[in-house]
Amino acid sequence: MPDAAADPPVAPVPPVVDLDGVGVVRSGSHLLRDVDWTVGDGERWVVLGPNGAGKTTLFDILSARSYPSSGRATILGETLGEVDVFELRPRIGLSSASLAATVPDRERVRDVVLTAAHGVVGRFREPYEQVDADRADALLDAFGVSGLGDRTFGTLSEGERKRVLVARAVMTDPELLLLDEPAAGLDLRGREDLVTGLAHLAASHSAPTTVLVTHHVEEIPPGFDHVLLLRGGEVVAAGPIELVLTAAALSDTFGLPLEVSVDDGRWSARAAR
Ligand SMILES: Nc1ncnc2c1ncn2[C@@H]1O[C@H](COP(=O)(O)OP(=O)(O)OP(=O)(O)O)[C@@H](O)[C@H]1O
Repeated sequence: MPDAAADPPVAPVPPVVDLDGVGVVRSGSHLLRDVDWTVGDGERWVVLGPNGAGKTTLFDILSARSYPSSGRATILGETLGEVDVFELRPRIGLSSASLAATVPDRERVRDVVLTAAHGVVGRFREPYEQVDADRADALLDAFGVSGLGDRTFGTLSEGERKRVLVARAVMTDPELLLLDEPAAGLDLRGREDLVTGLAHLAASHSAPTTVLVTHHVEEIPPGFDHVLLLRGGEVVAAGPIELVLTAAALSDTFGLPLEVSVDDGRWSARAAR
């Protein structure tokens, strides 16, 4: 018999991302076709797929920067096409190559991170609290680029820029964190610093729901718990990483026979012998 004094039942938390039959057509080509996908609150997803699979197209939908041609995309409870995207976007932390291209070369690195608090790129005369500056420095440290805060963005290497942009994406405590190939262009140390930073983030209580796009299973940080495999604009498989990231599914996704292994939360893949 239920305890009358027990807490009332907790309402289910709505999904952070809910795609229902999403298709994207550009110039007559199907970039995405009939994508059904749900990302639950607090989940950390990896999107894996070969060149041209549709990952960037999917990210443009997730970040409310483009609309589906068909189907329904609901992000943080708001359905694209029915919401003012300028109100939705500040709730999403984004790191991508296209964002990197909008940062002025003369911008101070600390300000690249700080300006996320105002949803802008390029510092003008916004007032900032010391606590924000301290958080920006702590995030630069967490992603292995401490000491670069006073440099200008244009003087950084590509790998350093990537890590600064991840720190920026995390700065606002977003409800949804989107990382598009954050380790591309990083050397081995840079990759490992980033993977470690993201693994720590994934392990923290305040970790946002996260979607990370990559070509390489070696870049999956420990603590990422779900994977979506994409090929030719269609979902090959999606679900808990230990069930979905099999040699058969990855081989199917990349179109070659692969062996997959996992050791202490780190994944690797190679051509089957
Ligand atoms: N405007 C467009 N018109 C026609 N085809 C397009 C258009 N934009 C992108 N495409 C094609 O759609 C496919 C998916 O592109 P997308 O950039 O989403 O792939 P991706 O998985 O991010 O690839 P990569 O790993 O190489 O970055 C590619 O074949 C691309 O050439």
